[in-house]
Amino acid sequence: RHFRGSFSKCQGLRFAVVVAQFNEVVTKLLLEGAVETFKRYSVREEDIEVWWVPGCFEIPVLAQKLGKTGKYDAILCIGAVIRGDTTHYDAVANSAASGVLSAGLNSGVPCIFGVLTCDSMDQALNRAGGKVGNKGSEAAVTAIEMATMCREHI
Ligand SMILES: O=c1[nH]c(NC[C@H](O)[C@H](O)[C@H](O)CO)c([N+](=O)[O-])c(=O)[nH]1
Repeated sequence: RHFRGSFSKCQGLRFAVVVAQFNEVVTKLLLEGAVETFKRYSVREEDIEVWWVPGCFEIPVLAQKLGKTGKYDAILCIGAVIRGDTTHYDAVANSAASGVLSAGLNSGVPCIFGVLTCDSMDQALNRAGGKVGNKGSEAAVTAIEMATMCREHI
């Protein structure tokens, strides 16, 4: 027997979006893409909660706390780590990735990694609704797939 997410049964699914303010020029575009995609799949406005954190490093702890409430079917984590002139790019990028993974495993709620890790602002903008697409929108699709599969089959 095979199970996979569906896109027609999103009514009533509840999503939290944890989004970083750091590089907000990029993260707000990712968020817009995600919310627009949720709505396209008929997720109700009141079933989408957006939580703003200072930076990517703060995403995992909130994602885990929200996951443990049992109120959400999936938690979409959105951020942008841009190498630019910062030295702790790797520390932030790696901690965000492992942190979001742990949040999902610890809470048992799918935590989707919608964090861009790019070398430049241009690269990031291209992936936030530019010519390469919108990573926020793609991550929202992943959130829907995971949420519907878990809701229907587990
Ligand atoms: O979300 C980001 N936070 C960043 N740093 C802040 C970090 O997420 C924490 O907010 C901060 O370290 C305080 O905990 C970034 N860089 O430093 O490059 C970055 O590119 N993106």
